[in-house]
Amino acid sequence: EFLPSFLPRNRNNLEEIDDICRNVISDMNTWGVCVVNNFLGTEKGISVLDEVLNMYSAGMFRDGQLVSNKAAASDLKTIRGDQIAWLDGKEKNCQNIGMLISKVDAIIMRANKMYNNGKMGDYTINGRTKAMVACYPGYGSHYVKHVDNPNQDGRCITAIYYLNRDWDIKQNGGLLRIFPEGWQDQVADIEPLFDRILFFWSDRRNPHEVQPAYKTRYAITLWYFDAEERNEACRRYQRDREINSKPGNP
Ligand SMILES: Cc1cc(NC(=O)CCC(=O)O)nc(C)c1Br
Ligand SMILES: [Fe+3]
Repeated sequence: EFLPSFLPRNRNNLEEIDDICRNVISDMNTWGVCVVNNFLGTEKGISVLDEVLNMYSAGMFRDGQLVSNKAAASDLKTIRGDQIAWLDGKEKNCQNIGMLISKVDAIIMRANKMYNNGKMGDYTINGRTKAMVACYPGYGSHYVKHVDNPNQDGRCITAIYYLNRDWDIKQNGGLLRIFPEGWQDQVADIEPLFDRILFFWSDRRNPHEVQPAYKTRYAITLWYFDAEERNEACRRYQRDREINSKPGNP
């Protein structure tokens, strides 16, 4: 069930997947970050963007975290940060988003197999979250510096697919800045360009922030689980629930 329902049939697609896998494996193991451009090709990329735009105009997004706009802190106006929608990609009118998800699954699963007989980094990937479709409304909304998985919740790889056509970083902002551990004071500045996909280790190795965006900014994020870390996180969660539900505990 986890593996994509349809793997690309013809050979050259598989070659393409193998080729992308080699890049992902080497970059992830060298830098902990990997960027692949032209991931789907323009036509398929646009079909995914159209589905996201339709979802947005259908009001399917919920407000994400509240961020205070430092510039406007005087009037304490808190502006919306990202607005998000969770999808498994099998919903109606989402088949192209589903195709994107299947392609990312194929790459991660294949990379998992190709590298070190079934381990990417030190991970055995056996599942993922739903896809989080995020929209930054673009009046200076940003995302504060954070780590996706600071406390071993099981997520090991973050995959972010960007949908923003004709994005001009100088005018539109919205730069993703990663501060990779071990890069000394070097940073990875990633422009949220159309049909670009980004992979990075989800843990403390990659604190990151989204700088204020001044044009609507869309991205689709998937988080992949490491089997062991995820099982342990679920056990810990279950234990905490039991402890907290015992009589005498408020
Ligand atoms: C809801 C949520 C969003 C994000 N998004 C980003 O870090 C932005 C990446 C980008 O759009 O370039 N991260 C976490 C840990 C949570 Br939770
Ligand atoms: Fe994040």
